[in-house]
Amino acid sequence: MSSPLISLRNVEKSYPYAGGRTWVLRRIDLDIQPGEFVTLMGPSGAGKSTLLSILGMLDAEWTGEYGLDGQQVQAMKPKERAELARRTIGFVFQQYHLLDNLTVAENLEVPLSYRNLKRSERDALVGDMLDRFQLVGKKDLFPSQLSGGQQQLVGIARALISNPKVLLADEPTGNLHSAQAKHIMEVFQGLNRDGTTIVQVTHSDANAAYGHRVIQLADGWIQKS
Ligand SMILES: Nc1ncnc2c1ncn2[C@@H]1O[C@H](COP(=O)(O)OP(=O)(O)OP(=O)(O)O)[C@@H](O)[C@H]1O
Repeated sequence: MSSPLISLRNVEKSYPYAGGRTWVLRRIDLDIQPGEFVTLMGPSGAGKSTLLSILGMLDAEWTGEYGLDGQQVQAMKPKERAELARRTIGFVFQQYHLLDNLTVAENLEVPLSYRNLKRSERDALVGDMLDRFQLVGKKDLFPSQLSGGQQQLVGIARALISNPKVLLADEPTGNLHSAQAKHIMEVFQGLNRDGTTIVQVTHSDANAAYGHRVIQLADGWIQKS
């Protein structure tokens, strides 16, 4: 078997509480292989979003070991982590997190601003994404002029424009109708078939069925199956 793309060992997170600590994640060990499509599930407050934020390096306040694409995240400085995240990870949010004052095309360009690309190269990458997600006709509209499903497609296109190895998605269909949700899950399935590793958080059994494996969290612990 190939070496895991993601490898967590004894990852823990806690907050100070009432003179002691309250634990959000306890002794998390998890390996995710390249090409997997993994679903994190569990009751509200179980720690799913926290775990996904740690994987996405949106949260740096934790202990333990996190290997990503052959690098040890806990040993890296903030700037190195940010660079690894930009190269390796795309993040999709439940609330889309698009910039309201930028058009669809401009939103897609945001992750490219960190790279030293020629204008023509940027335009080509944005154009590819608009094509791939059937957003060409919407490219000059602002997020408020799109449906929720279309906004999430822009969110996914933005997450993918830097060609990340891993797509992390936190309740990506949480704000969508079931038909839109099904479309987003079909997009994920296609991306995964084309080689993108996916980790999603969801409460939906229908969404989980698109993945290969479910990890159950409860009170910060991974439940052994
Ligand atoms: N700043 C904080 N201080 C103390 N506790 C916190 C803080 N932020 C989050 N928590 C706690 O961490 C726990 C895990 O939260 P998290 O958002 O990861 O859960 P979740 O499984 O994603 O839940 P949901 O399904 O409701 O989104 C919760 O019990 C929450 O109260």
